[in-house]
Amino acid sequence: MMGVGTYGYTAPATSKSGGGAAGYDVPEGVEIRGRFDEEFAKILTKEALEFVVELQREFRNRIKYALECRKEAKRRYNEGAVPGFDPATKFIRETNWVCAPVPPAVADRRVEITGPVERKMIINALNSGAKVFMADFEDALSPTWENLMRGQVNLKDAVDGSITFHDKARNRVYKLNDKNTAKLFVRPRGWHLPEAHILIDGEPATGCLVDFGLYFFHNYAAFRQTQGAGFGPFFYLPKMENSREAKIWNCVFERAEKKAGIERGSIRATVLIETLPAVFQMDEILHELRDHSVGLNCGRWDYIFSYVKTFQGHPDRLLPDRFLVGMTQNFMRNYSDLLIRTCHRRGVHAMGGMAAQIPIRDDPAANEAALDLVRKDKLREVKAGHDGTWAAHPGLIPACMEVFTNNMGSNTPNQIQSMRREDASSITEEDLLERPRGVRTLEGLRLNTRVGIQYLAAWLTGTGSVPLYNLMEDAATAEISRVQNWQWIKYGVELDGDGLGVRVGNELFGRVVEEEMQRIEREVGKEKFKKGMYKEACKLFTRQCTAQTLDDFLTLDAYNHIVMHHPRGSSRL
Ligand SMILES: CC(=O)SCCNC(=O)CCNC(=O)[C@H](O)C(C)(C)COP(=O)(O)OP(=O)(O)OC[C@H]1O[C@@H](n2cnc3c(N)ncnc32)[C@H](O)[C@@H]1OP(=O)(O)O
Ligand SMILES: O=CC(=O)O
Ligand SMILES: [Mg+2]
Repeated sequence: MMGVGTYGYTAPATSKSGGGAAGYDVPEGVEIRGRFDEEFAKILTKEALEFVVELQREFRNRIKYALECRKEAKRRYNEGAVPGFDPATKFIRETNWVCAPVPPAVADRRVEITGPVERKMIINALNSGAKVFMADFEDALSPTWENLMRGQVNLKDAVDGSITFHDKARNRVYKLNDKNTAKLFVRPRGWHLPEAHILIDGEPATGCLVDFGLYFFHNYAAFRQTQGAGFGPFFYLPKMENSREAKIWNCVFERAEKKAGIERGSIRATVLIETLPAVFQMDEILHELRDHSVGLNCGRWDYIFSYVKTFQGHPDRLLPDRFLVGMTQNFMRNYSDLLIRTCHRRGVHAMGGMAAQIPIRDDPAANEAALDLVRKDKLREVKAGHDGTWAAHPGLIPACMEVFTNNMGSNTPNQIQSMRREDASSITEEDLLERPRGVRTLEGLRLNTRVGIQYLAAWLTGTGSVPLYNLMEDAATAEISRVQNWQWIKYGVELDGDGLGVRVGNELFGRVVEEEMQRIEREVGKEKFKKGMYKEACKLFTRQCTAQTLDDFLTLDAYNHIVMHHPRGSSRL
């Protein structure tokens, strides 16, 4: 196994890459270290790779610089600074300008389903009755070579309409409905994630440029004809911290449009505001992307994660138990209100986020209670002025649709003009940084540990979103568990919410890990426990929770464990 960032590799003279005689036909400077597969080769064509290489060579230095700037901002926050509005860009916030008009194909986005780029789920999602399907290379996907490449194959088949899936066990064939399928948005990985199976000039490619480049190259033409009514393709952009990162995406889009010979402004993207620094940059992000924007989205789970990460050096800003940090906390409500105001002022959608509840099949009362929580969350969103929301599961779509349609009206596709939220213009830096309220408990520490380890065990075996204790868990929610544990251990927090009054330290955490591992083994069964990656997950999770310095991302270290280089022998799996 080779660690990320440890490559000292020189590209071979041969243009075949990927192991064996039947390697991929690659442009100069490229080596594919992922498994060769005939299907993958239809995605990894020389022309498609040339496009990815073009993007990588043109933008790699700017990406490196943007990531350096993140480090510099972290250093300042760790020394006691807090994020705030940038005085240098006041004119962008205070002048009147609007983004390009919303493409008619995506004017109505009242319910969007999300899910990994898995074949059956793509078909189910497109058929689900949702207006949009966000196909995910990010929070919901474990970025193994197989998942990424199959994901690209699946999306290509979905865009050209030929996608089918045969569930042999149930003898059921899945195919797309003839009409009213959801509009496809694709979410590439964040800027920080490398793609270690594709080396360009001896360095791992940037993960999101691979996801974007391959998808765009193969699908832009068909997409614009069948889905976008002349626009598209459409994207969701995750985890940005500053408008300079949005500017890079804008340049990537312009480059892609030029290459494809399509009109500037064809590609459209919704940016997730899911880091704390980004909430102070919403106008600036929209301004950079003003010809390519279709709004912003409240990525609430990563936002909570980012609150802890940003304030890792601030012991006066510790989070209460994870389940107490919801959208009704003041800092979360202010963030969503300001996002709505900002988007509507600039003429684009203000999308809501994901309620974590999913249907509970075997318990009707618990299922109704979960649905009720989802309805309440969606009601809050639509009344605040959001133009649409996310659903994690097809079973939630009718409830979400009903709430949005009843409160927004069926004749209006969105609330961009009708819910201006001028009142939110008075939201201040302090309002956005207000300390979350609530208690901390030993049960909170236990739950974080149990969930974090199980999620990571799934991720290491190729599954990026899982149901745990009747909630959807993905990379963003697992991050909250990890950083909250880290924060509590680092600052020796007193867990007083359950009257126990114990202090969190390495010793207590060690005991909790041991007991929770036993509980996980009881819950999943000895056989699955033995076959799974629970022990490896436990080791990784424990190391990260007890590290002296907080790791930036759970998935960066974990990624080293899913890299599978070919020919074999260089991976831990
Ligand atoms: C913080 C964020 O970034 S949120 C966005 C990222 N996260 C996500 O996208 C999570 C998406 N949701 C999921 O992955 C899944 O719903 C899970 C893992 C939470 C639960 O999945 P499961 O346990 O398989 O659900 P369940 O067994 O109830 O599924 C029933 C059916 O619905 C389908 N289904 C479930 N979720 C989805 C989905 N999001 N999209 C499409 N189909 C879905 C299943 O494939 C299954 O289909 P079938 O009956 O044809 O076999
Ligand atoms: O991506 C969404 C989030 O909540 O995080
Ligand atoms: Mg997220």
